[in-house]
Amino acid sequence: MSLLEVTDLRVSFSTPDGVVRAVRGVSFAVDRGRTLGIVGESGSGKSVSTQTLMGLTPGAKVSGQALFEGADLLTAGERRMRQIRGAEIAMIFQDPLSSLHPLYKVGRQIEEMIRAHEPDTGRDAVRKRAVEMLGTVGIPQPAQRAEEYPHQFSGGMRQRAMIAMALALNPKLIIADEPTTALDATVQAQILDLMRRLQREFDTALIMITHDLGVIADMADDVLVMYGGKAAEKARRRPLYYRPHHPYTKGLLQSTPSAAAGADRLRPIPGQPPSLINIPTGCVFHPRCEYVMDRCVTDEPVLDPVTGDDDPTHVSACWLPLEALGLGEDAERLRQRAVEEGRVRARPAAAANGGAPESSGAVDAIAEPPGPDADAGTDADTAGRDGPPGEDGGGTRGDGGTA
Ligand SMILES: Nc1ncnc2c1ncn2[C@@H]1O[C@H](COP(=O)(O)OP(=O)(O)OP(=O)(O)O)[C@@H](O)[C@H]1O
Repeated sequence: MSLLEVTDLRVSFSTPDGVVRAVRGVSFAVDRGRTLGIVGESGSGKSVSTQTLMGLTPGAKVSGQALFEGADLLTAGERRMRQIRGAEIAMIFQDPLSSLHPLYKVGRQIEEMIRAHEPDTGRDAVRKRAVEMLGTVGIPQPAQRAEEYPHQFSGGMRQRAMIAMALALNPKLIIADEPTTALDATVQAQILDLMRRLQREFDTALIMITHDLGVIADMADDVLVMYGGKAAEKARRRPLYYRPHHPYTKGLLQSTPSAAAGADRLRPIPGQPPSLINIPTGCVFHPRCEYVMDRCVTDEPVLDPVTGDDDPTHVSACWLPLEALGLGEDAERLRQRAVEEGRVRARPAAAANGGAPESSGAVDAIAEPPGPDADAGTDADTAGRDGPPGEDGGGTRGDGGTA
């Protein structure tokens, strides 16, 4: 059993504007010593997924299961969660200033953290460990710097201090939420190096949340691509970067300067992420997808294993042929053929309906606003599937995936 196994996690918030369905049935697992990258644009549900595991989304409606060493985090009491937070699962955030108290010396904050979980450890031993941790994360003259306040640290140093705090209790899992986004490129690379080194040294499992595929290109073992509160694609790192299936993954790669593929011609994904109150029907990505076919507008694809990849974990939620992998010409031909068929086939019915997506480029698709009828009753979670709901490859593709 994996260290953490999350199954069918759903999280929603009631707001004056309606119900925000931030996470809509996401499953993932992390093993000891491994790194899971969770990637997606802003608002795709990455942070809410992990914050919910830590009991940090008060007021949210939550369902699913999140087994950490076999016990469900989602039903654990506040007392147990307090033990888990920091000691067993630690978090590192984008902005260390939101986690470091401005009025306490950095060393003392690490000491407090240790003391809260190990009240029997002596004062001197705790202090020594805090200073050691600052040294381990590359803070020069750690004994001296431990006596300074967070504002006396540079951004990179503060992030190092956060990492020291996260590692102080030798947690089994670290969740790092955009830990390097606020840093300049050189410092970002140093911090990522540090995290990689420490993870190996401490054999910690790591969940790395980022909007930038470049950030996890060198460190993720597995990658979960999220879009609109759901998993679009999951795979080991190499297949995901070199043989992506989902057009959203492909789009992320082509818009990421430092990612492995598509570095020669950067192409941002047109359009905006969807509203999580009025969610588009069918595939949630269809309004922005350059390959949108008629069924994408009505039927929601579930995660299916792709074809012809040696990664058995590689799954994608897209109606394009499951063998259309990667950015090469052959795959592109397969996709184009499927799109041609997928659009042509529906034309007579569409015409009878008073007109439907005749022209089919991404621009047309983007211009189509998610209709209000896309909400609750027709939630893609439940509507129009060929197979049973649930995300892990449970569904069947009615037509062999060529529509
Ligand atoms: N407490 C809340 N109440 C209402 N909506 C919320 C709340 N917290 C998050 N959301 C919404 O849930 C959706 C998912 O947010 P989340 O922070 O998980 O996205 P993300 O992928 O991590 O992006 P970002 O990097 O911008 O944080 C967003 O639409 C966000 O506005």
